[in-house]
Amino acid sequence: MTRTPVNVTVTGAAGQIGYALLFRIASGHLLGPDVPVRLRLLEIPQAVKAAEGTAMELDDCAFPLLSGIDITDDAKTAFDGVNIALLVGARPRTKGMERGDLLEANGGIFKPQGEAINAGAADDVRVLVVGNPANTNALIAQQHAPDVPAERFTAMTRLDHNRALSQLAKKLGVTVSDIKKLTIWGNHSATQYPDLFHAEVNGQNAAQAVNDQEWLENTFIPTVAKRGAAIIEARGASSAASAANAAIDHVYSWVNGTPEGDWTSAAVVSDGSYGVPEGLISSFPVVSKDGRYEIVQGLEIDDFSRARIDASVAELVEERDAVRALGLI
Ligand SMILES: NC(=O)c1ccc[n+]([C@@H]2O[C@H](COP(=O)([O-])OP(=O)(O)OC[C@H]3O[C@@H](n4cnc5c(N)ncnc54)[C@H](O)[C@@H]3O)[C@@H](O)[C@H]2O)c1
Ligand SMILES: O=C(O)C[C@H](O)C(=O)O
Repeated sequence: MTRTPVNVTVTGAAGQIGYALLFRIASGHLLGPDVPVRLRLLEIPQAVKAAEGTAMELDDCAFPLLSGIDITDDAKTAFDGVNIALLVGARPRTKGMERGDLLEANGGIFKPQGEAINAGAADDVRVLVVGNPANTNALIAQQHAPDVPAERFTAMTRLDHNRALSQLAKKLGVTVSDIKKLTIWGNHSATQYPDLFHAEVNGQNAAQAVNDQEWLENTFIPTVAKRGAAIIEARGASSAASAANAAIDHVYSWVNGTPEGDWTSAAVVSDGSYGVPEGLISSFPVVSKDGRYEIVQGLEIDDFSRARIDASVAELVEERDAVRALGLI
C-alpha cells in the first residue's frame, strides 16, 4: 500500500457505537476500499483498557487497510494531525431523559475537544459529531476551533434520514433505492422534521405517492422523530449499529460525493438558508461536491413544512442560548 494513511480519530471508542464503528472503518467502508487508515482511539482513563481490548480484536482481523492503532486518554494527542474526527464519546440518553438534560455534562467534553482540534488537526480535517445532543455539541466544538473553517463541523442526522427512507419504503412497498431527495430538517431530536414534500419515489412526488396526510402527520413523522426513544425502550440501550452505519454513510458521502440527482441530510453550519439563523448547526438537504457539503438551495417551503422547520430550529436556538448561558460558547 503506497498511499499515506488517513488519520481517523474516534472518541468514545470503547462504547457501543465505537464497537460497531471501528471494524467498518478498518475494513474500508468509511473512505473506500483503497484508502489505508490509521486509527486513534480517545477514551476516558477508566475505559482505556476496554479500548485496548477492542484494538486487540482489530489486530486479530488483519485488515489490510489498517496501518496502525493508537489509544490515548489525551485529546491533544488524539487529534494531532487528524483528518477525520468522529466525536462519538458522550453520555447516552437513558430512559425518560430528554436531550436538553445532557447539555451541561456533554458541553464539558466538546469544548476541550474543539480546542484540541483547533490546535493540532490537519488542514483538511472534517468533524462529525454523533454524541448527543449532537447539533449543539458540534456547535460547542466548532466555536472553540476558530482556525478551522466552520463548514468542517457537522452533526449526524443521517440515521434519521435512513430511518425515514426505511419507513417510507415499507409504506409504499418499494425499496429504499427507489427513493430520492428525502430531507431531515432541524435538530437530531424529537422536533426534527422528516420532509416528504420534496422527496421522489421512482420519479413521483413522495407525498403524492403516499396520498395520506393523516399517516404522514400522525405516523410517519412521529415514528421517525421518536425512533431513538423507541429503540432505547426496546433494547434498554440507545441505537448502536445503526448509528455507526449512519456515521459511515455521512463521512463516505462527504468525502466521495452524493449521487447525481439525489441529496442526503446532514446538520451543517447554517448560512441563513431557509430562514435558519446563521451559525446554528441544523440539518438541511445537502449535496457533497468536491469534498464539501453544500445546502441544496431554492426549495419551496409550504406552511406545513415551515411550521415544523421553525419548531425544530427554535429548539436549536434554545439549546444554543442555554450553552451560552453556561459559558460553554
Ligand atoms: N446522532 C445520532 O444519530 C446518535 C445515534 C445514536 C447514539 N447517539 C449518541 O452517541 C453517543 C455515544 O453512544 P454509545 O451508545 O456509544 O454510548 P456508550 O456509553 O456505549 O459509549 C460512550 C463512550 O464514550 C466514552 N466517553 C465519555 N466521555 C468521553 C470523553 N470525554 N472522551 C472520550 N470518550 C469519552 C465513554 O467512556 C464510553 O466508552 C451518545 O451520546 C448517544 O446518545 C447519537
Ligand atoms: O435518541 C437517542 O437518544 C439516541 C440516538 O440519538 C438515536 O436517535 O437513536
